[in-house]
Amino acid sequence: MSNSPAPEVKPVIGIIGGSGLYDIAGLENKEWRRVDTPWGAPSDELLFGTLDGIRCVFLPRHGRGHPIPPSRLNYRANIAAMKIAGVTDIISLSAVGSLREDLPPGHFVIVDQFIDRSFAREKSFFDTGCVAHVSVADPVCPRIGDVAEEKLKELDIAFTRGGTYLVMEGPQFSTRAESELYRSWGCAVIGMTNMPEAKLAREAEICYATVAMVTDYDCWHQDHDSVTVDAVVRVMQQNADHARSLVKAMIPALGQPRGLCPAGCDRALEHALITAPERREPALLSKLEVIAGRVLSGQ
Ligand SMILES: CSC[C@H]1O[C@H](OP(=O)(O)O)[C@H](O)[C@@H]1O
Ligand SMILES: Nc1ncnc2[nH]cnc12
Repeated sequence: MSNSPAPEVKPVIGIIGGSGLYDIAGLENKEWRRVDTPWGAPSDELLFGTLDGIRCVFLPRHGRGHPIPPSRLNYRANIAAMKIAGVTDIISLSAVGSLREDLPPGHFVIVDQFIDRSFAREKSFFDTGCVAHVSVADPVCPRIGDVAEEKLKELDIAFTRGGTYLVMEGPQFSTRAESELYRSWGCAVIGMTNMPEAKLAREAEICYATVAMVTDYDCWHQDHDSVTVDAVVRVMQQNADHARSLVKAMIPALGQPRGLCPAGCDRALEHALITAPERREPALLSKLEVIAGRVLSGQ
């Protein structure tokens, strides 16, 4: 066993804000800056700043003013931009519909699993010329979940730890038959954005966790003839205030210097590359440098 100390990580906290959350509170030295990536432009400029001396980077997932729908988000550019900005830990905030009676509008869920039913999106940084298969058996970082749990308790915000988020393609909401199907699968909440986001964060070796904020009962619910954007946005605005308080509380806890992630999110690529070095495509490798440079160099 080695006696050498664990390498020290000075966390940089990324926050991806979903519907209704286009800024965050309490940041100092704020500056919106454009970050280009080998996969194109992210949804918007990134908001750089500090909170209690901890570096933070915020990205509104759909862009400020919400011009981009779920299927057109450049998920790869969004995660690559976070990686280029030095982000080590992502708090993903999302509006979701509830698939369970005990998760009413206004309730928060610290998601621990996903079922990915999205189909019209680029899902990997890797491609022909450099293939990698990372594990997403446990798709979120429990360390970030622990901090979210602790702070939600302190803030007295109603929440549930654990629950499966069903990712649908959208932009239309579900049919009643789909909603009932997802309930029969045991899913807790439904949304349109967290995949491939979580998969790409794993490929980029960034710790990632989702705090889902219930805005509505999906259409399975007897009191709910149909989901409307108006109703969702109204609750989302109430949720956004809670989300801002939560983020402000989480950053000082998550931002303390630490060792490597005990769950291994930050080493996900270590045994993932399968393409023989002599069959790797130089053009793709140079794009991948920002994501996988840590494991590609030295091979
Ligand atoms: C306005 S409700 C539908 C919209 O909200 C969620 O997005 P996000 O995860 O970015 O908060 C949902 O997935 C849909 O994109
Ligand atoms: N009912 C719902 N279905 C899908 N995405 C949502 N986002 C918020 N509510 C939703």
